[in-house]
Amino acid sequence: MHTTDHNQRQTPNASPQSAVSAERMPGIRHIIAVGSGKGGVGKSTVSVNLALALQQLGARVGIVDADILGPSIPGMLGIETDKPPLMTPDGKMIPALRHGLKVVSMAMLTGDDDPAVLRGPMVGKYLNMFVGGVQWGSLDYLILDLPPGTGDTQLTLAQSMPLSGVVIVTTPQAVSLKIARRGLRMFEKVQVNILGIIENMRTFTCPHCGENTDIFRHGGGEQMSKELDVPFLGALPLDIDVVTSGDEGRPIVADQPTSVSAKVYASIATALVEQLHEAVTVLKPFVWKWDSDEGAPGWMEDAARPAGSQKTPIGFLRRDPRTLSILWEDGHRDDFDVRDLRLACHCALCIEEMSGRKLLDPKTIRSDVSPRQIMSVGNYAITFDWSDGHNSGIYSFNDLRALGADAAARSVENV
Ligand SMILES: Nc1ncnc2c1ncn2[C@@H]1O[C@H](COP(=O)(O)OP(=O)(O)OP(=O)(O)O)[C@@H](O)[C@H]1O
Repeated sequence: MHTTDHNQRQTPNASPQSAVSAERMPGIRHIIAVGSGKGGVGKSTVSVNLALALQQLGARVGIVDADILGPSIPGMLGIETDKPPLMTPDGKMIPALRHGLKVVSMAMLTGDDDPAVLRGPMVGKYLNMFVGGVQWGSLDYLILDLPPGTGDTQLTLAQSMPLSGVVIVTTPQAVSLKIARRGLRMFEKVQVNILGIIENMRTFTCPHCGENTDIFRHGGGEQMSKELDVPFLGALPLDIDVVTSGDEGRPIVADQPTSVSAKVYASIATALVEQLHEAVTVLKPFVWKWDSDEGAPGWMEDAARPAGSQKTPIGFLRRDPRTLSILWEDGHRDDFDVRDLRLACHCALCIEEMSGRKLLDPKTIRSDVSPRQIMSVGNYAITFDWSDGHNSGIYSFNDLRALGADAAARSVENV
């Protein structure tokens, strides 16, 4: 067995250990993940063709083949993988350029036939490197083609990158829908915006007699989008030309721009662009030193709107040394006393997991306890490094909003 923890080929200087930070990807407007639950439903095909359809709308687009263990994007785009990627003098990987798309894939480091054998945590680290350690330049959209499943890679992404959202690909088959639904819930749990569902391989039209057959049944994706109240982006036909053009490195959107498939991709791309135009503002990842205010995440008052989300923060502010203010997208502001936040820690050391019994004795927490650092956790939480050495609590945005509401209710009761 070989492991690619240390690749035979040249690896970018950017350490795979380093997490993606806002400063390291300043030119990327939207990162969109394309996921599925089940393998083989056409996720990579959709990633490539969606990227091309976005490009045809005038966008600058890149793709990360985040299917680190089974990279297939270079093959679909006709990118040679027998040469190592070029590097910038400061050690960043230069993406391959094909059909106008910038592309990075594990296959460019290991070769197509050289399987990457990586343990879960390493997969996450390589993924971070593929986003943060690449010279992307300015991009409107960076598409991440995820591996199938709802495991480590998906969570790593959700937790370490400011995703604008995820597109879920499914076939109309019951088994694929069931797994896609599970994947979708996982993303919802970690507060990743679900941009919508694409049903792939819906109807096959016989090229000889013109008869339509729903080989994998019909409409399940649309049904699921209604049940879960997420947008339905479109249904792609089961199209033999998708297979041949994909196998030959000429994706259908580039090769047959007037085909039914290409037209559906164009309408999906348009729907996504419109949706992202109005998308909730995503704060960039941050590591914020409390005392010096260095790395403060920002306060985007202009992004507040009455119909905005109650659970999406658009600002964090050190109002004074004892007060952390959070501004929510719906315009509401919560001011938290930092000691109250320390006392509200829900980690296993502070709350007994099974019974919910409080283990933390407030008397043991000094009145001057304060954060040393506050760090973002994906798009769904923050974590604190406290002056008393405690640092294991994760405060989800849901919990923080509820905490603010509780505090407000208590102060009304006390009046
Ligand atoms: N709409 C379609 N019509 C016909 N064939 C399709 C369609 N979409 C994808 N395919 C074919 O299905 C196969 C699997 O597609 P693809 O590799 O994109 O799936 P995937 O979900 O990314 O797979 P994996 O789980 O291995 O990452 C490919 O041969 C591809 O050409």
